[in-house]
Amino acid sequence: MSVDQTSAAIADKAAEKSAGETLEPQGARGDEPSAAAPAPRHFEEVLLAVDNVSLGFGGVKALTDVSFDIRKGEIRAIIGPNGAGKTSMLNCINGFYHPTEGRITFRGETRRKMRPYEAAAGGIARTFQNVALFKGMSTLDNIMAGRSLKMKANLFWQILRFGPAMREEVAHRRVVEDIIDFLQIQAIRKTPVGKLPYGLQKRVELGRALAMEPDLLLLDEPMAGMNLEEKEDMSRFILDVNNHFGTTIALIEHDMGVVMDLSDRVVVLEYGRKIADGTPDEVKRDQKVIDAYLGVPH
Ligand SMILES: Nc1ncnc2c1ncn2[C@@H]1O[C@H](COP(=O)(O)OP(=O)(O)OP(=O)(O)O)[C@@H](O)[C@H]1O
Repeated sequence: MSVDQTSAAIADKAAEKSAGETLEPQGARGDEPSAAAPAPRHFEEVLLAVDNVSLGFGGVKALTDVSFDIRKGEIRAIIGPNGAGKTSMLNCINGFYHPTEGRITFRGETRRKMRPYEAAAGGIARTFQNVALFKGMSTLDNIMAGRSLKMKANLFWQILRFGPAMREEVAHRRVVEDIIDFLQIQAIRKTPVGKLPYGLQKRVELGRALAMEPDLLLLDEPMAGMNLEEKEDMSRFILDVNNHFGTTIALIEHDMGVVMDLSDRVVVLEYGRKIADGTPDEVKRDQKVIDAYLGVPH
């Protein structure tokens, strides 16, 4: 089977999960066709290191001895078939789960039991597989909620919306309005997010994560349930966030076209174990990856 055929097989298999829509690689990085794809980018500084991480739930081993790193400035994908342990890995990174064994080091600091709010305060933001927004609140208020960790005025002043809290809120609102402009969602700034189409809800969720001004942005299936146009928009915003803010991004995605097009490096999990790690080109040629997606036992 040729590389193109196997890539197509991988994409087909993965697309079963993502409503049957697969974005073909389109060179989104520079709006160039993939034939003229730009040279791979290289990153040196390790922002986050996962060392020999295992995670068990009773008898189920969600992760076994997984090690990889995420380097400052890159877009890193975590892929694998259903149940491979991708979301568990993201949950370990942002402190939602604590590894049974191994350790995670972020900006040189190793914490065995980091809590999600500590991860958030430390610069790790996250979006979820199923949009997690306040549906009755407007786009503006949802993104503003993402600033709460940055608020310094104490609760007393915040409730009174007076004095330091008032001045602070004005400054935070300016940041939020900039994010709204950046994501081109001015027209829906006052709309309750529950009334928005799914693709726009995902964009608002991205906005809320950006409001935290994260060093590391974790995106759990940012394109899930989107149509082709929405996927193209989201791809562009992910690249823009990475390019303009220099934000390091780790994403889980089932759409292989998107993964191969956006990512600098890809780590592949199967049954909770790492089976490959490299550039998109290296990974899609890896026989273990091809077998995993085709369901070949080994
Ligand atoms: N809270 C939990 N309790 C028990 N088992 C869990 C829990 N979370 C995950 N698992 C199990 O761990 C394994 C890995 O699940 P995980 O959701 O991390 O995989 P995934 O690669 O993200 O899958 P998908 O692509 O379907 O979202 C699965 O066998 C799953 O059933």
